[in-house]
Amino acid sequence: MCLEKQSLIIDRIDLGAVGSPIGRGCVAPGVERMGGTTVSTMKQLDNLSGLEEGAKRACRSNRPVLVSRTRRAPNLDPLSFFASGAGTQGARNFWSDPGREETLVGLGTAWRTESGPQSKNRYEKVERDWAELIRGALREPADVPRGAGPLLMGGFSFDPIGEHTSLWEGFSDASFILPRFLLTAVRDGVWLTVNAVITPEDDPEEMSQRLAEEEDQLVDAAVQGYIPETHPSYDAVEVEPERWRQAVAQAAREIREGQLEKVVLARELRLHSQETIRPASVLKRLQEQQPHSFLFAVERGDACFVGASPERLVKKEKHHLYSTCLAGTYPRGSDPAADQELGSQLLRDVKNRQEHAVVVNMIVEALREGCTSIQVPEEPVLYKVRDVQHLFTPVEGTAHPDTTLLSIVERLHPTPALGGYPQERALSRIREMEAMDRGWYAAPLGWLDFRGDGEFACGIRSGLLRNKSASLFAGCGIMGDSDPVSEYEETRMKFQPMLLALGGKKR
Ligand SMILES: C=C(O[C@H]1C=CC=C(C(=O)O)[C@@H]1O)C(=O)O
Ligand SMILES: [Mg+2]
Repeated sequence: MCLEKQSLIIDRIDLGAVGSPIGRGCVAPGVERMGGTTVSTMKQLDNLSGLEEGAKRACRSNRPVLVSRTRRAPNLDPLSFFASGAGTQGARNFWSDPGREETLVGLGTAWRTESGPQSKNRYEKVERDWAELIRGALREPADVPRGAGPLLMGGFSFDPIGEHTSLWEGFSDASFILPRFLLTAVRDGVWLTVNAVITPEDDPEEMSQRLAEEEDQLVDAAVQGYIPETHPSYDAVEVEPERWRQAVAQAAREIREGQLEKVVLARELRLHSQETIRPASVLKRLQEQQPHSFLFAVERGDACFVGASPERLVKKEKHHLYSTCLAGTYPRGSDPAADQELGSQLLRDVKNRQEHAVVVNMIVEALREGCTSIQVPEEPVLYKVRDVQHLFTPVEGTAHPDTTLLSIVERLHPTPALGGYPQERALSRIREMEAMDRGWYAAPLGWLDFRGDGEFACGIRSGLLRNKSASLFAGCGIMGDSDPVSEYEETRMKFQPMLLALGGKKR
């Protein structure tokens, strides 16, 4: 037993802990000791020495230690890398922002944190678990671009209180993965991060060999650049469209009576295909067809939640916060003149302006609490995506030093663009009136890094793929003067991005 072990055991007894800390990875007596254990930057350049150092630290502290190493990987294309991970036990994550400034692809699981239904403190739990793992982590090099290095990818369900059905099996109310392999494509180039969490029981040599083999396989497959191209044909079923229109009429009545100001009602379209639907093939089409949207895929087991959302919830970069108010929708025109005319009508449309204003007021209020200053333009502008145009107001703020990204996500979610206003009243009406389980639809999903920076989008224009089935979701903001037929038409337009990306024909 090494000396380090003995002193640790005494600490553990003092703390009242139980269990044996001895494992295969523990260093023998006399092996070099690191003075303090707070060194956060690794000097060693190769995987093995990092893991060995991690194993020593794990033994000394008797807790898991994260070892993370990032290097350039110039030949790798994000989508091919995603496709190459099809066999990584259902744990792929894809993220790209509309400017394509940061594209992140996570494959496999080095570590994860989850929380179950009814969890009131799910944001705090993720942050606490992550802070605990990051404390004492070994990272190399010290300085990596934004979006590289150790970070979590995942998200939250829309409503931990609402009914949970088997449709969303595998997607808990908070689910974040520290990817085993993370590809980061930024302006500055492409980077590959390898993450491992080593415990006192692990053998660093064995682990290093396993990681190297897995990496070789993924990189070889990605370099071949194969992305599955599928063109399934689908049977499509709209889930209770008439009931949905009636719910819209009822909600509008309640709003006119003053019971609430706004509620977002969504509906589901179920597709069944004869072929397995491949997430990589859907993402490829979204990438081609939706250049102005966030692209995301969150795979959990045999299901994958995929979409092209135009709506940022919040981005944090050091102390800068960026959020967007996106609500109010019109179709695109068939030629530039018609498109411009529709855009000016949208900017003047009273119902849509009010629908938008409710969102701006709430987001500004929510950000104010965590910020020292806020900037918000007086008037919305248009945000055009392939199938629709929206009213758009960007909001920026300077965060208080103690404002964390997930505390802002918690304050904002759900904004009145996804839930309604007042928030609690709208949520309880959604639970009662919608004939579906929203799962992760319209919920925050994104990434959070070791510095506390990251970005979250709202999971709209999206669908849940599982083998040969897909459930697509679309909703719209109901106001007192909402017309059920026009709102229904609006949801039809909002299904378009996913329908097109699925690339199928209706049978
Ligand atoms: C809830 C959705 O869209 C929201 C975002 C932009 C515009 C919206 C609207 O005009 O109703 C919705 O609030 C959806 O696409 O499922
Ligand atoms: Mg609308």
